[in-house]
Amino acid sequence: MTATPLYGKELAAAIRAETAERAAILATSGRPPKLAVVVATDDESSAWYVRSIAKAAGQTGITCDIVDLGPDADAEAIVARLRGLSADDTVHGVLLQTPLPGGAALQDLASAIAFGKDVDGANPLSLGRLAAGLPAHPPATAEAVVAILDHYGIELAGRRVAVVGRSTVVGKPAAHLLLDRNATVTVCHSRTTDLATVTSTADVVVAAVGRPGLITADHVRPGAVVVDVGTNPTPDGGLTGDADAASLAGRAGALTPVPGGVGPVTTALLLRHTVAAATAR
Ligand SMILES: Nc1nc(=O)c2c([nH]1)NC[C@@H]1CN(c3ccc(C(=O)N[C@@H](CCC(=O)O)C(=O)O)cc3)C=[N+]21
Repeated sequence: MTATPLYGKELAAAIRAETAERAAILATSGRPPKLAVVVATDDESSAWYVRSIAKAAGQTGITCDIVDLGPDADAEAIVARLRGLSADDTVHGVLLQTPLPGGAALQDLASAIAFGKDVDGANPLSLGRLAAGLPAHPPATAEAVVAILDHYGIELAGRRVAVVGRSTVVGKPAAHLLLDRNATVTVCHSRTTDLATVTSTADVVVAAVGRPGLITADHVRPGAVVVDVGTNPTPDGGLTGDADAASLAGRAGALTPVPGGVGPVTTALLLRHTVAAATAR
């Protein structure tokens, strides 16, 4: 078996094109959409995302303000800035990049992002509403997992999905979105005993841990679909996923590549959320 690559570029381009049309309409009516990205880290993975957002925003007619507070910013300063952006009428979306300084968790600070501007679903209110089946912006990365599976016509209802990773930005919200699609969802994490036994029962494995090459042929049943959410920087300045693509090639049925898989879709969905937030205002 040769795993089919599930590319995200085509889907991302379609989302950006639709988003650009809506952004142009907003701009004509004097409300050009604006996204503020708050950065308080020198993490390479975050830098990839910020570059990706800035580039895609430029292609889509969305203004993107990068608010870099530096890796030594304290929690009070970050919260104050989030409140300021939440109160700024010219800003429609606010994203706080992880990781955060001093080991702060995203959910500790993200309550300071106004719910209506929470385009990456970081405010605990957004995650709670998502879990309760109420309208909220899901984290773009979690939504991208489902969007890329839909794009390739991969059925979710009634199928077994193993989500590896339980972060607030990806694992938990992805589990809720997959449940909403009637998948049978198992969430695995660092304390899961015998990970491979659990993931081998799944039709779809979502890898969202942040450990390069963690998921190998030993972790999946023949023909399984692997969605690789990992964005791990490599020493040569590139990006690699949580899946061992070479190992999986002869066993998985399909695999999202890194780069070129979930990443571009994530960025496009974040911009779609920003335009939706600007429209709703
Ligand atoms: N609050 C928060 N939410 C996040 O979603 C979040 C975060 N913090 N911190 C950092 C990580 C990292 N991350 C990436 C998303 C897309 C690409 C991406 O678009 N990658 C392209 C490569 C870059 C390009 O080609 O332009 C690709 O995979 O093809 C990379 C990294 C989101 N993260």
